[in-house]
Amino acid sequence: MSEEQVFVGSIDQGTTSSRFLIFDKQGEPVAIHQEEFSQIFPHPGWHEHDPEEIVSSVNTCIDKAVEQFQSKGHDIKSIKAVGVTNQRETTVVWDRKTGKSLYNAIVWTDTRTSSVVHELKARPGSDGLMDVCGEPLSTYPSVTKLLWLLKNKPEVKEVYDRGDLAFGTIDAWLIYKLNGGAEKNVFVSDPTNAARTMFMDIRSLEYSDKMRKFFSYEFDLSKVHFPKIVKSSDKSAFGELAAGALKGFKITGCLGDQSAALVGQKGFKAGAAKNTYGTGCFLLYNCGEKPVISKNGLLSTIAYDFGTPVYALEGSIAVAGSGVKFLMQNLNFGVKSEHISSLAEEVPDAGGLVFVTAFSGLFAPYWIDDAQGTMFGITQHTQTGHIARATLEAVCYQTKAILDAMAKDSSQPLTSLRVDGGMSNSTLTMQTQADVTGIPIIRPKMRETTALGAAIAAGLAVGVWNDLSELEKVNVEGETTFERKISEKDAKKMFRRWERAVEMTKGWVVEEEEDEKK
Ligand SMILES: Nc1ncnc2c1ncn2[C@@H]1O[C@H](COP(=O)(O)OP(=O)(O)O)[C@@H](O)[C@H]1O
Ligand SMILES: O=P(O)(O)OC[C@H](O)CO
Repeated sequence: MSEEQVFVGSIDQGTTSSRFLIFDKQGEPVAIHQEEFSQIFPHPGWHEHDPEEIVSSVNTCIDKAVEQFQSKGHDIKSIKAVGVTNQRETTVVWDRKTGKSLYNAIVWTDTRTSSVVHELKARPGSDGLMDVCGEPLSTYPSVTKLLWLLKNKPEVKEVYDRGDLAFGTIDAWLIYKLNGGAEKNVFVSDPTNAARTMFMDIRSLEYSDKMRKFFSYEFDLSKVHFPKIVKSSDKSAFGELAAGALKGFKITGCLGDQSAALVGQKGFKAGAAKNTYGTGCFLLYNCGEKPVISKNGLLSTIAYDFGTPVYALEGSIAVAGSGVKFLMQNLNFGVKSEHISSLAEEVPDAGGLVFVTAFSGLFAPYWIDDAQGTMFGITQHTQTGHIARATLEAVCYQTKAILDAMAKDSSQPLTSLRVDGGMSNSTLTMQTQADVTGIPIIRPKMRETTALGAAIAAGLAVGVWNDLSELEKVNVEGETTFERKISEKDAKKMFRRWERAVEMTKGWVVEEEEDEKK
């Protein structure tokens, strides 16, 4: 008799869209539905999402994908579990009495808190934070977003005053709402997400008193309710879906999206790495069971916790696909992402143009929060193709800078890099990545690796796979490898030009602010 076919569902809540996928045991998606949702940019540097719209987009994805699944003749009873993966750092606050959000979610890319960051950096003790939580102080983690909400939104302050303020990243918010909200009050987060708030001690995987105290200079943060930190794969901690086509189905896995992609690429051995080109771009390097605190501008984070925590070094780039979207939506360069890649292919190179896409300052390994997007080398020769090409190249140069930093921190240069995410569809970008770094770039055929990672976390909890060794045959077919096609000398020249441009972006925002004071 043939083995019963089993499936795992996966919610992938990204920065620009939500998806629900249903995977078979070999890691093949058999049903998928994706919904884009509103990107709200109320002021320069501000970026928000409507938390209720995020939840409804996820619910629609689940219902539509299940419809597809059933129309292919499958029975929903063969879905054994559901996993969740999500954009990290994006911050939601809600009233735990009503279960209603109190303000839009402040997205990870948002830079409204840059002045708070400057103040915090000047406070005694700020230099010891990274050793506890693994991250440098910047606008990127959730903490300053929470402080901003408490200070600037009276409706948030009022709920805080009465002791009912709940704070969470998107995983915590989604799981809470999918479980039915205030009534069930399933309020949890996993270490890969909690690590991104700056409140978690990356060694104990618990909230750190030292961190909470440091940030409690104006508001007593012990009065705010934080989600309980639980393992990334767990049979009961994440509750179950309260409504919709999968009502009563258990959520048994949860991973921040970049950790999920590492799991989906099966980066389980120390030394394995992946780079995900989505809205931003994030390189994670598995460092094994001990954290490595970077001395070269990288983050120390949690790769996954399936019983024993595994750590990663991370290089975070704020702008990747969002640069492509910027060209389409703000500059009318095309209506589809692939048009940008085709436009870039019309020219043989960027024609001397360098675009430092510092829309959120520059993240790893530079951490320049007073930079803004800047183009260098514009001449009468510059065409739209050059701008498109320079936009794609920017993420490749930043990846090269991250790889250099990683080699210093781990004293082991990477010999190849696995890639995924929407922008990895651009063959030109992947070839440029190989050209700039000089290492083979390996792109799998099935690139929904983030969603697959969450499915793996969920499936491991309920015995769809019993251990990591059973995943060997999952998603192995049809890889493409990109090798360097230009000379090392040319690659070095291109990268030096980029580094010169980065140097020149420093201080732009501060100079503007000082100018206003005059
Ligand atoms: N062929 C392509 N060339 C360049 N960029 C692309 C291509 N296809 C998708 N993208 C970009 O990838 C991003 C979406 O990737 P995705 O992994 O879905 O991101 P997220 O999870 O952050 O929402 C978008 O910004 C889109 O513009
Ligand atoms: O939406 P992505 O895929 O760019 O990922 C967002 C990250 O989790 C932010 O840290």
